[in-house]
Amino acid sequence: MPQDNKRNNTGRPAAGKTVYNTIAKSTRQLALEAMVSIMENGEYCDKVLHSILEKYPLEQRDRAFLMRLVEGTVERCIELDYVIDRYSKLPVAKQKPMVREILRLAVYQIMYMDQVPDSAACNEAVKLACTNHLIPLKGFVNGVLRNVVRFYEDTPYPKAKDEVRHLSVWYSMPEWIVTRFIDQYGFEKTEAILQNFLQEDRGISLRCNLSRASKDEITTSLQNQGVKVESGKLFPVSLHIKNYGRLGDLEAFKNGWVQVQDESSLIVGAAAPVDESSVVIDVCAAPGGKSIHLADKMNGEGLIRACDLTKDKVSLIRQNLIRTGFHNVKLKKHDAMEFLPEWEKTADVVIADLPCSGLGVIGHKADIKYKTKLQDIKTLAQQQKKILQTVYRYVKPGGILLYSTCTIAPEENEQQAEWIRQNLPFEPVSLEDIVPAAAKCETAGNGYIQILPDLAGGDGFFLAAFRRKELGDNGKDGY
Ligand SMILES: C[S@@+](CC[C@H](N)C(=O)[O-])C[C@H]1O[C@@H](n2cnc3c(N)ncnc32)[C@H](O)[C@@H]1O
Repeated sequence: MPQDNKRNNTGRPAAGKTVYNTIAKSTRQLALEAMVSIMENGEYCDKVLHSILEKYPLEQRDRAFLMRLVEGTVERCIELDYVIDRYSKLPVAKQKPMVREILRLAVYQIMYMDQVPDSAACNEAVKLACTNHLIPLKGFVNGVLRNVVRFYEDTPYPKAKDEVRHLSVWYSMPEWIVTRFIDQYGFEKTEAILQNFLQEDRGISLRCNLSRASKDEITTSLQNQGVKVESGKLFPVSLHIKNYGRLGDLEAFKNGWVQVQDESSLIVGAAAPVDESSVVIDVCAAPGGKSIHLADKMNGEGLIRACDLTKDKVSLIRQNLIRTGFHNVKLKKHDAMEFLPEWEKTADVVIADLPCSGLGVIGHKADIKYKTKLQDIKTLAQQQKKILQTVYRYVKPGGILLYSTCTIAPEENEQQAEWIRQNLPFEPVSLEDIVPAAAKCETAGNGYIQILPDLAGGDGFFLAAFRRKELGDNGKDGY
């Protein structure tokens, strides 16, 4: 836990060689537009950045600056607002949206980007105010930022005895989420989870398609392109990469040897008892991580039916299939809530990796913490039940249902597993044999596991595994 109540340099990234005070103003303008879209209009951070980068082919250095600035500002927004509020007469909540976003971006640069001189952060913010028709407010922007520069290192943070507020500001996490985590896991574990979400330079995880190339071949190819590669902590088939520039430029990616997939979620593929003759139905499959994991495990044989709700989502899976070259996956645009009679009792394995509140992936997608509301958890749990009530019928008697989410909310996880056990014709299947040593836990024997984000530095993930009971003598489900 932090030893004092003010932000000091310890949480900051190490100073690099590049000095960013010469970054073109347009890059900061793009950052401002991105922040307005994300924080004011509720758009998704990854989509906004993706579309900006498609539209403006920035040089590698500007691209890295833009990504770091926007993602960092979103990630630390609660703390930044707390600091701004201390040095502004007008609270953040009452500022004009554009001014608020200019200040957030500038304060992030002052507090977290050692490569940006404070004077550059202030001057560029004032210029942004001028170019965005806020000339009368340039004095206000300048005044707040000069105060922040002068005093922020002495800012008193909420005291540790006010646990929720303290962790909320220190780790920029909405109070309702902090409260839930403390109730579930206690103060220390909560702090470890929150710390993990704010890891600097976390890179990404790739899963090797071992039917396409060996792990050694893949590692060598990545290293030859200057990528920093580390083996996974839970599953050896996972690689963590950093310093990779643009993913699409990597030979291993272009060749289809790897798939972007967080390490914790590999547990679904590990738990699926498939072979080259299996039939799998993946009811919520986009962008295809788990389907392609199984396609690889099945050596491109057997049949995987992969569905998702919209054309765009199905096309994401298709793009990944074209790149990886698997022909054993059939795609379908389909709403998982609608029953398809022709699929009844046809699958050896049904994967129900369902839409969820996403509280486990905040480390990769920081905007989730602002978008998700407490009420959403209830609504999502209801939707998950509806989907489960439909798709369980696709599992053959004796076949496997894998229910998973990337959240850490008991209503969507443990309670949902218990609901399946009590209401559907399934019995839990022990996960003890497939849970990696680092993730061993008591619940694995009862067929479910909650992986927390601090375990291996990846996402939070939940899996529950069930076997469908054999039909009774009357041919009906033996509840
Ligand atoms: C957690 S993501 C799935 C990730 C995917 N299994 C993977 O490994 O790449 C949930 C997916 O469910 C889809 N979805 C949401 N509601 C759905 C529905 N009613 N029917 C089918 N898909 C749905 C979303 O579009 C989203 O792609």
